[in-house]
Amino acid sequence: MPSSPARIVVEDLCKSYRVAASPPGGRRGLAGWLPARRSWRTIAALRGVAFTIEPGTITGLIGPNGAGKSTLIKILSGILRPDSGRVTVGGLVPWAQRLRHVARIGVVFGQRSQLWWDLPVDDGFALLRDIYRVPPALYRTRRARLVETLRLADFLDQPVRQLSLGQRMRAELAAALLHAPPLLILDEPTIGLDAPSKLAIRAFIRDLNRQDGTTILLTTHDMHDIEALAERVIVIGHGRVLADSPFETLRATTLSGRRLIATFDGPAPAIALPAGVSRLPAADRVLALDFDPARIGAADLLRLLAPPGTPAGTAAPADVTITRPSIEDVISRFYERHASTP
Ligand SMILES: Nc1ncnc2c1ncn2[C@@H]1O[C@H](COP(=O)(O)OP(=O)(O)OP(=O)(O)O)[C@@H](O)[C@H]1O
Repeated sequence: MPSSPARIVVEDLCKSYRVAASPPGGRRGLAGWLPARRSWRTIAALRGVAFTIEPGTITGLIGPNGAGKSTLIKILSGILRPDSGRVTVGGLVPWAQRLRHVARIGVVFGQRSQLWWDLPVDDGFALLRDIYRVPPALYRTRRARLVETLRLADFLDQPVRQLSLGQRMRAELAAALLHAPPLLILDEPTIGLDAPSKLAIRAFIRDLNRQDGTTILLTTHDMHDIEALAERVIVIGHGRVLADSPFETLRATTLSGRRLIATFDGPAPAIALPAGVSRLPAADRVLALDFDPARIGAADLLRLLAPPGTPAGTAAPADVTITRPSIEDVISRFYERHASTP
């Protein structure tokens, strides 16, 4: 049975780089006259990575700097060949069946342009139409829709080098989607963008997934991208898959606590702390508590602060907020926990 064009299967994937190592004491031997024998060392960028991505999903690929994400993206895009392991995208092996593969994927690298720097945006689109052999009718409707949804009309005739970063990213997304690929791979698509531009790009990606069923694989260091888009996160660290689950599962196993901040009109009361609750330093009128919701519910904790019958305006808190750790806190804690994983 033919595989769906956007189904990604990765098994036991390994990739190392061989890099020159400087000899101790500098680059030259024998009193500095003869070149020293070059020595090499190996960097294991991917060490047995495995996962499957189903069509129509949005998956976030995250991990600290140097974890191996770009290496993985390059292999999935067909740019790089692994040392061992198996990868198929829609049944094709990206690096071995590259021409057929690239016709079915769109790739956007936030730090690199696939458009021609000196050409007007629309001329770049026309070149991509010819490269991908997009049928004229499909190109016309596709281009018109992308120009509208990504708001490109005002700068279609401007050379790419004159565009602002936000305009360029919108043009890059359109360029990657002109041939209507079922899979879109995004490498840091919101890097360097201002807040409204980030929101617009996220909304576009979400609509593309919902309306066209486009499968999306996204790497990012911006955890708001993950929060807004990814139903599943794959965390890479030291070239391995450290976690592969919905973000909420990662939260529950990493940093499940809640924080309660109660502000009083007078000095905060001294309460006996039940199990699962710890008090944080705070101003006189503020009671700041970290609590484990698996051990004590928020409602029970609130009852402790203002037992039934407490007259308003006396010991009852004037204001209460309960927050969860931010997604950045959760991910930072997860990275810390795995920082020394070999
Ligand atoms: N062309 C290369 N030659 C040698 N080593 C490389 C090369 N590309 C990547 N590496 C090394 O492989 C490891 C993984 O790098 P990679 O760029 O895949 O990580 P990353 O997760 O994308 O990092 P970042 O978030 O910083 O972009 C790193 O140790 C990096 O130094």
